[in-house]
Order: sequence, then C-alpha cells, then structure tokens
Amino acid sequence: MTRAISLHDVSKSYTRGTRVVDGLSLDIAPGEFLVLLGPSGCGKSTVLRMIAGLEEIDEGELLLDGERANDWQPAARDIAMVFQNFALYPSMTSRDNIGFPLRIEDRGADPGPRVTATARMLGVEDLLDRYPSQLSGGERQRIAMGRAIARHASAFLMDEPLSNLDAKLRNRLRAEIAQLTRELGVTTVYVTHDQAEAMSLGDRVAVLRGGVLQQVGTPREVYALPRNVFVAAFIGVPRINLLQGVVRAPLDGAMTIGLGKQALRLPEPLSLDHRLLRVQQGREVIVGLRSEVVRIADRDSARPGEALITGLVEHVEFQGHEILVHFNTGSRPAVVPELEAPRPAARPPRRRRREGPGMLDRLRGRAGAALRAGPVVVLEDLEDPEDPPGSPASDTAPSGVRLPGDLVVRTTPDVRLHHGMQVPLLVDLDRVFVFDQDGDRICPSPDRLPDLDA
Ligand SMILES: Nc1ncnc2c1ncn2[C@@H]1O[C@H](COP(=O)(O)OP(=O)(O)OP(=O)(O)O)[C@@H](O)[C@H]1O
Repeated sequence: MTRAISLHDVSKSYTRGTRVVDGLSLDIAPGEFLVLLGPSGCGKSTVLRMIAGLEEIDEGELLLDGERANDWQPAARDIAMVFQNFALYPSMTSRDNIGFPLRIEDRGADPGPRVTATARMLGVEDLLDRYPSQLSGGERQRIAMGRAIARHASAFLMDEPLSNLDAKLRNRLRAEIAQLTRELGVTTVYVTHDQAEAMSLGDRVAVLRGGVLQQVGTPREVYALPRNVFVAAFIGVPRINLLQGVVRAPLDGAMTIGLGKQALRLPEPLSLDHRLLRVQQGREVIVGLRSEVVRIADRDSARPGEALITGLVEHVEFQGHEILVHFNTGSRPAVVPELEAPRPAARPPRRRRREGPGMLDRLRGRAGAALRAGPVVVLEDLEDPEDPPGSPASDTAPSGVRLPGDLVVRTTPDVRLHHGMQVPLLVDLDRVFVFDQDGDRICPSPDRLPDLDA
C-alpha cells in the first residue's frame, strides 16, 4: 500500500517567535515522487521529520491517507526514512543491516528471502557479508536504501541521501533511485538543496524559502513559469540573468523595457501579457533572461517577437558541447533586497594581464559602483559540488557582484568570439520574465496557467 500525504497549513518553531516552517500546505498523491528543494536552513528536513513523526507539529494538520496523523507514533506511520549519513549499524553486516527493520517488524519471521530479493534489486548481493567499514560511500548508501525498501513501507522519506557522495556516483545513484521508486510505486518525499537533482528526480518539485512554500509544480513548470524571482534564480544552470529594468509605455510611441543603456522594444501588436505590463509605466522592474532566450544574431535574422540589443564580450567559457558568453550590455544586476545570505566567494575567471588598471582595481571599481546602486541579487549558496567556484552558476563575488558582464548567453561551440567584440543579440520577448520589486512575476501574467506540453 502506498500513502497519500497531506500537510495543511503546517507550522513549526524551535524557538518562540521564529517559525522554521510557516503555513505549509502540500498534497502528495499516492505513488508520487515529490522533491522538497531549497537552500540550507529553509526547513526541508524539519518538514520531513514532521511527516515521519520525529518532530512535533505546532500548528496545522498532517493527513496520511486522509486521516489526521499528527499524534501517531512514528512506527504506526509505516514510513521508511533514508538519511544523508547512511546511518548503518557498524557492528552488523549488510545482511543484518537490511534485515534489522524486518526483524523488529516481525520477530518470528525469517528476513532472509526479503533481504536477498532487496539486495538483488539493488545489485549488492556480493556485499551482504561485509561490514559498513568495508564498504565505499556509494555501497553504504545502497545498503541504507536496501534497509528502507526491504520493509515495503508505505512511503519513503529521503533526506539528502546522496549529498555525501562524489558527483559521478551521485548521478548514477540518482538514476537508480528514480528507477527503483518508479518500480516500487511508493510515495516518496525527497529533500535536497541541489536543483539539478530535484529537476531530474521529481514528479513535482516544491521550492521552500525561509520555511515558506514558494511554488510547487512539475520541473518543467517551475523552470518555465517561476512564480517569483527566488524560484527563477534557484532553478536553472547557468543561473538566470536578472537585470534592473524600467517599463516605458509612452502614449505616442513604442512600449519598451529599459535596461540601463539599452532597451527591449516590445513587438506590436502587443501581446496580452505585454499590454498588462502597461500599468508598470515608469516603475522599476526586474527582468529575468535565461541564457537560452538570447541568441547571437544580427537584426536581419530577427524572428517575430525578438528585440535587438548589443553586448560587449567580456568572457567566453568553452564547455565542450556549448559556449557560455558573458556580455556587458550596460545594464545593472537587479536590486532585490532581503534575498538572504550571499554565496561564498567565487574566483573570477583568469584573464591575461593588460595595460591600465589591474584586475583587482577594476573589480573594486565595479563592486563599488554596484554597491552604490543598491544591494544586488544575492542568493543562498547551493553548495553543489557540481557547481564549483567559477562555474556559470556561481559567478558571484563576495559582494554579490556577478562577474564578469551582466548577461550570460548560451551558444553553440562553433561561434568564434573573443574578448572586446561588440555583438548583436536577439532577445526572445515571449520568454522574458518580468518581476516587480517584491520579486513576484508579473509577466507572463501570474494568472497564466502552465501550458507547457510543446
Ligand atoms: N532541533 C532544533 N532545534 C533548534 N533549531 C533547529 C533544530 N533543528 C533545526 N533547527 C533550525 O531550523 C531551521 C531549519 O532547519 P532544517 O534542518 O529543517 O533546514 P534544512 O532546509 O533541512 O537545512 P539543510 O539543508 O542545511 O539540512 C534552521 O535554522 C535550523 O538551524
């Protein structure tokens, strides 16, 4: 049997006055794989522990298959949990570790056949007589998985089960978990701060920030229609470009979104979404441009709905299958106050020495200018080992200044570009996000239902 899990307006405080989970409502269908995604400390593990019965719920309701379960003992919930630290008994072999919950469940029964079947499913039959100290990290985590699934629990709760493994192994186990849970069809709630993991595993992803649910949807929905600037920035690599803009809607001229020294001219006739933007006339907004909505091409090859700007090449990152080009377009990174802790220091990419002011001076100058302009977008550290310092998703200096350039564009590796080139850029306006100063998406209209089957 697999469970439906519902949280209705659930809150939790460890210390008086500070809610680490705040009014969370979520309905998880039987057999669904739901990922709780968010930065460190946003309350993900607390949610999991409340579902497991390891933490009391202060306010709100937990329903298991429609029944109020707030006060049920953990054992009565029939839920198995997998932790990030593997949590195996060091004095037991893999066989005994996997069989342990079965022996607790039914003292008289022989766990042997279930242990063997589970080990076969996980491909760890040859590890059954080894102790945890004789296993690699990946093997240990497989055994921990085995212990969770051998019981045939009605739901799995997984708390960053792969975070202690190296990137290659994580990818492999990620695929295995996806396959295994699909085969077993057991409701799974999976906690991670790694957006790539969330996107590849989840039927749906619930994005949490500061204990508050920001958005829940399929990976495709949260990527293509993020409800706010936080979700937009948290999901997607390279990180979305967020620029400070101003809506201009003169009565006698074309409607534009000013981006510093340049402007995006909205195509006419205006789409419904762009017409709705008119009320923002004169207001500052945040413009979100994913790296794939801008292409390097001149005006003559513009398609309907594309606007032309230009960019100065600041840095070219060769990635093999693609190139990430960092442009300076003369715009400012978006101002979003109160967006939590900055990422840790990232190394700016190495550049050749040039005449004139040194690298450090130029960085200092730019950081100073940006700071004078206001706080720039700074987001929680994703702590993703696949996202090393200097990679496009982590190009934020300690001050929060994105370096180098203000716009990262993805292109094919055959495009030859070098530092200092002025390049025409076409922006697909249908796929540009506009957020208000509170960070809420206002274009496409927030009422727009996801229609993402294309
Ligand atoms: N037992 C506790 N007592 C007091 N505060 C706690 C306790 N457990 C967690 N917290 C605090 O509650 C907040 C949420 O913690 P939680 O572990 O749920 O976050 P998380 O999103 O899972 O973080 P991480 O990804 O780092 O594990 C944090 O600020 C944490 O310090």
